Amino acid sequence: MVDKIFEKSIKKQFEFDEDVASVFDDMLNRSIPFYKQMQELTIDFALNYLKEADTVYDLGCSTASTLIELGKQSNVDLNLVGIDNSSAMLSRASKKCKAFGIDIKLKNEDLLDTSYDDAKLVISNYTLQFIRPLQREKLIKKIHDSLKDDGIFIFSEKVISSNKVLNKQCIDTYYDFKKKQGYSEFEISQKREALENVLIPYTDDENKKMILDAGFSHCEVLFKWVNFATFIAIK
Ligand SMILES: C[S@@+](CC[C@H](N)C(=O)[O-])C[C@H]1O[C@@H](n2cnc3c(N)ncnc32)[C@H](O)[C@@H]1O
Ligand SMILES: O=C(O)C(=O)C[C@]1(C(=O)O)C=C[C@@H](O)C=C1
Repeated sequence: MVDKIFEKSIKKQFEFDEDVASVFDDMLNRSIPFYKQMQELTIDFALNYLKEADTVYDLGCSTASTLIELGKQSNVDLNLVGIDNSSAMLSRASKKCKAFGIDIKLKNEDLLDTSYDDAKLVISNYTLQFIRPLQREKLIKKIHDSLKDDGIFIFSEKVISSNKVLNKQCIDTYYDFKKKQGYSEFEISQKREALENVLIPYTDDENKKMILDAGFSHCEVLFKWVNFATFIAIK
């Protein structure tokens, strides 16, 4: 279904509710530049590290599209676990897993409360940005501590620049991208307001510092388009 959520006047904060879930795949494809390519890279790099029976967690799995694709492309059997606290997202995820015949354990839990036992790889694309900064640092520490010694964490985030002028140019470029995707100025400004204080982006350096402070030995950017970046961290 086509995302028309912000065509009408909306006063509430952004939520992953039934309305958003019903258009979510279209929303992501039209709101995150190179979303498909970023997902392919996530899977390509994940496959570099995965062996038979490894456990993979996707934190904020939404409709499970990344884990389904990983399951389809893997030559080995994996233990795939998707975690999200939106029932609307998970009910779609469950239907898609059945339709594609991919076995994924879907858990309706808060990322801050759940455990990530036996993790070889953790993925979290465009989700950490929705976790409050203090909780975010704790979550990253938990991910680090749960990963096996040679574990990998791949995550993507909307990012900001610490240079004010460049930051404004990045935001303008992003809004031009959204206009080219068919969103009106009204839809763009309504969504911006709804996301205020809900989506809290860091700079690239802040993301890397958070990762290294949690104990990871290495972190770098795998892919970046203006204000959207994908990182890989090695335990
Ligand atoms: C932008 S979406 C993630 C997109 C998805 N990773 C993908 O690439 O298709 C963020 C997801 O995180 C989930 N989420 C946000 N905060 C959460 C929390 N505290 N616990 C569990 N899930 C959360 C939302 O319900 C939503 O489905
Ligand atoms: O539309 C925006 O402004 C975005 O920031 C895109 C974004 C994201 O980065 O997560 C915001 C909310 C939805 O989850 C989908 C995409």
